[in-house]
Amino acid sequence: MKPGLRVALLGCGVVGTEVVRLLNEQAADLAARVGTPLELAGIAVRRPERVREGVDRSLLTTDAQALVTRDDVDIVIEVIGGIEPARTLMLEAMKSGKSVITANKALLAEDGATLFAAAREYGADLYYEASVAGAIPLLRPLRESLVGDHVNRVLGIVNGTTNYILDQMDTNGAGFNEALEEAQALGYAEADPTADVEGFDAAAKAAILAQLAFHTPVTAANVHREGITEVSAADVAGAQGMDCVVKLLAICERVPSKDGRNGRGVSVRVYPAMIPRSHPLASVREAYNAVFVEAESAGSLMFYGAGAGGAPTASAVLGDLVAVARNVAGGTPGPVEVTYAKLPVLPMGETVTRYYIQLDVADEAGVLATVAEEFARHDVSIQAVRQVGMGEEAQLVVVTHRAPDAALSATVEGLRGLEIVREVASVMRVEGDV
Ligand SMILES: NC(=O)C1=CN([C@@H]2O[C@H](COP(=O)(O)OP(=O)(O)OC[C@H]3O[C@@H](n4cnc5c(N)ncnc54)[C@H](OP(=O)(O)O)[C@@H]3O)[C@@H](O)[C@H]2O)C=CC1
Ligand SMILES: N[C@@H](CC=O)C(=O)O
Repeated sequence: MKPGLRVALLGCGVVGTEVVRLLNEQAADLAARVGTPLELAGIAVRRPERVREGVDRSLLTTDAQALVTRDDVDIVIEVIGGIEPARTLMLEAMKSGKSVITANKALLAEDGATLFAAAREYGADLYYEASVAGAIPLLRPLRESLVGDHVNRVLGIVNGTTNYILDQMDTNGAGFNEALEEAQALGYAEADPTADVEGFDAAAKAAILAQLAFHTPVTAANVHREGITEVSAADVAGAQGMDCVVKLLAICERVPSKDGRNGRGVSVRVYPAMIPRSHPLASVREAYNAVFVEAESAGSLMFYGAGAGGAPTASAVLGDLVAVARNVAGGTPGPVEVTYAKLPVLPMGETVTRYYIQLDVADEAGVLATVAEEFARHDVSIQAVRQVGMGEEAQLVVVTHRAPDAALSATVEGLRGLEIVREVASVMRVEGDV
């Protein structure tokens, strides 16, 4: 067997601790799979005094900068998270000839271009399977298995924390804050859970998926983002009344045009939406993730599994580690992302969606006609309408056909201005056959 490869670990929290455990427990198997042993050279943390089960304290350091440039380090794993110092450390590592593995979707979605450029310049590997959908092998299939196909759509649940919260609200009637605390205790949430509940984490993952699927540059800033903090118990009950469930969806799609297969551009968005209970994504419970990929020749593919948590994420990190270690041992760096297609990312207003709208209305003759007129004024066609309750309790529930999002949101604004509408009680986008 060849002399071993030395690995520096940046961060030893929820994910990092599990990476250490797997490296120790599976040392013999990993050595056999790579063809050379993998050895931990050092672990950078902020607070070395913290108790970390199964971690050799003598490996801990607070000098991450020195660790990534050490001559005896071959590969760097970054699981600190956030933009800085993670970006500087990864760039330094690649500059000094190390290949890098990261789970950092926030950084990849904000400034992946700088990292990929450095990987190209210094001939380093940059792998990041763990950054999207935890344990689920999703990025490698997109990058390698489907690279000969033409992907038109990627749609799914890519944030475990918000799926856990929405699932608890739907099945147990749990409160938002209570469910979020549970998700945090289970190690699913980001260090700042705002990233989860406001949709930033899912938006970063959507940007990474869109970039790989469509070979076009997409950053987090291009993604239309809505989180779940506004999803109320009434919204969840409204969905239940429609035999639906609310999920935070990430949707990346080519927007068709009459000429050219690439379409007019791409639409990349994250928002809570109602989906019918019969939809396969409706049965994705707790912190699980699931993603559909629709490709021209392959058809529809579904990827499902644990989307968050230390061990599932560490599994994806270790998969990358074996791939990178094989490349390092063999002297051949793997492919670095190329975004040759410069497709525009279209504004949300041009994206075609459907709305569910629940209105508290005056229970009197002519209400339905006035409401319908407002939809017609914006060229939005109604698929179904029904009245729930009577008198003071009267509500109209409207589900639209597909229309540009700008027309749908203008309709909602128009409805808010109608005298016979006491309140627009709930507005949610709809995906699937409702
Ligand atoms: N948790 C999950 O389910 C998943 C997480 N990820 C991603 O993995 C990464 C890590 O997440 P997670 O393990 O949950 O995060 P944690 O907050 O649990 O761990 C972060 C680690 O980084 C260390 N750290 C923070 N700042 C510095 C610094 N300046 N220098 C050195 N070390 C530092 C911390 O040290 P100390 O312990 O001393 O505070 C800690 O060990 C993030 O990018 C996250 O988005 C991806 C998929 C799933
Ligand atoms: N906070 C993230 C962790 C994994 O990416 C999530 O909840 O999905």
